[in-house]
Amino acid sequence: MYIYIYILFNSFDPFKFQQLLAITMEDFRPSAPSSTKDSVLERRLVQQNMDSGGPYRLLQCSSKGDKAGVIQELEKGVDPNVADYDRRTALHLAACEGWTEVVVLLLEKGADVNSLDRWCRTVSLIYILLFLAWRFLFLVILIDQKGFDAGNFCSHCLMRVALVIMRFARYLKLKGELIRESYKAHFQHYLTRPLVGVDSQAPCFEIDHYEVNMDEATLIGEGAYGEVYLVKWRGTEVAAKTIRSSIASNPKAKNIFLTELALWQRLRHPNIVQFFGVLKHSDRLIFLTEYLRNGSLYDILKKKGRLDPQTAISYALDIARGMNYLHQHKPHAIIHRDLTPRNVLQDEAGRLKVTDFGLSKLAQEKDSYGYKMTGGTGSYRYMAPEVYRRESYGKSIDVFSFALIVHEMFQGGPSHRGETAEQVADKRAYEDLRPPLSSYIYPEPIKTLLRECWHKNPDCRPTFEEIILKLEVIQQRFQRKNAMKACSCCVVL
Ligand SMILES: Nc1ncnc2c1ncn2[C@@H]1O[C@H](COP(=O)(O)OP(=O)(O)OP(=O)(O)O)[C@@H](O)[C@H]1O
Repeated sequence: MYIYIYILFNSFDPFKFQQLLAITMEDFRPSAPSSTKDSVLERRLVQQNMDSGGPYRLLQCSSKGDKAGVIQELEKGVDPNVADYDRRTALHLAACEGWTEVVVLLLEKGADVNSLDRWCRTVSLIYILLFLAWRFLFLVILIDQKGFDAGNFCSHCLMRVALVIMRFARYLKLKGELIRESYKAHFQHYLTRPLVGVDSQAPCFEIDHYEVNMDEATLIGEGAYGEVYLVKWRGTEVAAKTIRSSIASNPKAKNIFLTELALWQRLRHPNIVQFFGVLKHSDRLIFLTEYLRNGSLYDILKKKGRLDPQTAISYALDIARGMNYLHQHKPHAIIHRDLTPRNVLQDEAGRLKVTDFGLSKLAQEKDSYGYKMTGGTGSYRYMAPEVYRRESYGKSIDVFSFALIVHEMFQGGPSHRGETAEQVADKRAYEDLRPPLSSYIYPEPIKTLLRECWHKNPDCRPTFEEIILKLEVIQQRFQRKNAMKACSCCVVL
């Protein structure tokens, strides 16, 4: 029966059916372990960032249905699975626009039907639905088959088959619209919407500009992306971060920025700086976050110098907890990429919070936009060797940066101050240079932890979950030791 229907289907549209079958079967295949998937995706993103010419052209041609252009790009050796910032591959874009010929071409050239975009969706979502509907009709036929004698069976069966074909034909006919309506509704929504304002899941994302009087704003600091001001919003002091016009005036850069902010606003954790919203109808790009009165960890270390071990461990735990939340974010881990003492702020209660994650995506677009990068302003000092070497990387790059921050807290500032940040990053990447660990300053378990965290092999670095457990044990030991010291003082007294 299956073969019979298969032949009928084939006579209807053999190529499409084969593609459908191939795609649906691919989707029912057990998925690869997420870590592998992550690393593949990350590798693609890195590749994409390294070469902004070819891959982008492939994506562009695919979305426009320019088959000749796609062939040209593929012949140049561009990876058919190259993904854009939202992890959409050429296949996603072509399918989304209903360019069947380009879809088929990409599949032939090895495009991965299982690749997930930023919203965790595959190209073939729609095909799965077709497959299920199709399976259901088979079931109807097989059940009916039992209730009929041999004479009736053939005609009844043929009738059912005809029905299936009719429905399938209708599905195929509607395929373009279906993909447009369902896939595009899911995916294109994120691409074409003006990010500020129309996301129903994010009602707080935009804030009316008249709610914040920028003329009365007090300048707090300045970073790579722009100035930071203290302002009042609904009676509360908040930080207003302004984005340089060189970035804000570039629609693509602005879009990347707003996409990152949209992600940030969904995050809630005691060790993550709270995002409030973007100022609507402002001629500049301004967003509001929680105001942290004590400034950055950089400011604290500059003022206080070396921290006592207990404070340093407690701060390290704060950062690790915030980072663990980001790394365990579902459906995709959030990699900070620019974890530095400047991006760790302290509230009035003394708790540290991580900020500005994801904004470093803009930094990776340096060549396309030509504005000043965080790397140039110091984050080379905290850069993992694999990032500096432009290799594929994963979450453990943040663990590397974390180790250097913890090292600074014990030491009171960065090591190798005589050298430029880039020189230090270069030596770390190619000569395995690491900061010195004097036994006078660093307790033994901290030394061990730091060595693990800045290990040259990213796979040997612990996760933040493991780091938290280790730090908690170290913290308890310190607390017990201090309590015993206090007790012996009492006895002496
Ligand atoms: N939410 C905030 N609350 C209080 N102060 C803040 C806040 N955000 C930033 N600041 C202050 O403003 C300064 C500039 O911040 P910004 O994030 O723009 O740049 P940065 O993180 O110092 O550098 P870069 O952007 O190059 O990483 C910070 O060093 C900090 O002192």
